[in-house]
Amino acid sequence: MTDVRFIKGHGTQNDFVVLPDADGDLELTAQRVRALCDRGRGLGADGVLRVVRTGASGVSAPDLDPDLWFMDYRNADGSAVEMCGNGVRVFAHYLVESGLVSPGEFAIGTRSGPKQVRVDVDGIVTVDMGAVRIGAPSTAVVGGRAFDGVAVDVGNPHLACVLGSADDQAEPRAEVLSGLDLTVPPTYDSGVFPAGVNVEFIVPIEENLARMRVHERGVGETRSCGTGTVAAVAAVLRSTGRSTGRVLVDTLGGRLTVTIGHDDSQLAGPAVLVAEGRLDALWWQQAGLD
Ligand SMILES: N[C@@H](CCC[C@H](N)C(=O)O)C(=O)O
Repeated sequence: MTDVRFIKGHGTQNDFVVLPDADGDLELTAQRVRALCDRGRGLGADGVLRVVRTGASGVSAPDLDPDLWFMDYRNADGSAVEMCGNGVRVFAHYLVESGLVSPGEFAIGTRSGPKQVRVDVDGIVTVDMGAVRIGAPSTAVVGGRAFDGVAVDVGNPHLACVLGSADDQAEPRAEVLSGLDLTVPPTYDSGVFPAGVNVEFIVPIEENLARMRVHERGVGETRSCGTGTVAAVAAVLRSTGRSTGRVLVDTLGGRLTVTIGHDDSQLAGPAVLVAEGRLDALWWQQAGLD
């Protein structure tokens, strides 16, 4: 019988099941990911973070140092995608907490390349998300209403929609934001985003403070999204003629700090480990059959 250990954690309430699997022995199928993330029949989470050595069998990351810890990230729908900003911060916290890595700065392998992280003693974890690439303008439609946005690549695809500027009093933008029905996926241009997209809606409150909601590809609305926060801040800065700067973002699950430079972007915020345990062997076996 397979003995599967898990840890549950979250970054500003974007929550994850962490599966330690140093040698890549776990058979982590899409069915099992869906079962784990299901809030009724499983543990419940927005995604799964498998902790595996980059050099372990089954990990395909030929450009990365085989000794790095690799974040094998899966969305709740079972899809394996490039990058997760809150996930990598929770992953880093777990590595330090479990003694696999010494506190301080270190690199983590991801499908979007190596990411440099720093774990501070107060539980704040900062990740260098690399360069942010702004793409073409595009539109998201929610409840029949169109929102102008811009494509942003943060290692994974985003459509970031800024709801008005900080001095625009014409419409109560915070109310528009809170009234959005994100139980239904926003409509987007699949020609621009052939692999799907994460869609952010962000309202500048003050020059360096904003409020955001997000609908994640492969998950649905989540209470926070790290890559989405970086993408949305890049869009806010662009909307005011800036390409660099620092903005605090209040997501539904808490506050993140994003600092965008010319060739890098830093995402900082709390990363919390909630519980650990073992999966029931029969449950794991049956989850693979669904
Ligand atoms: N929650 C994540 C993003 C996870 C991946 C995303 N759903 C995608 O499909 O690209 C974050 O914190 O960045």
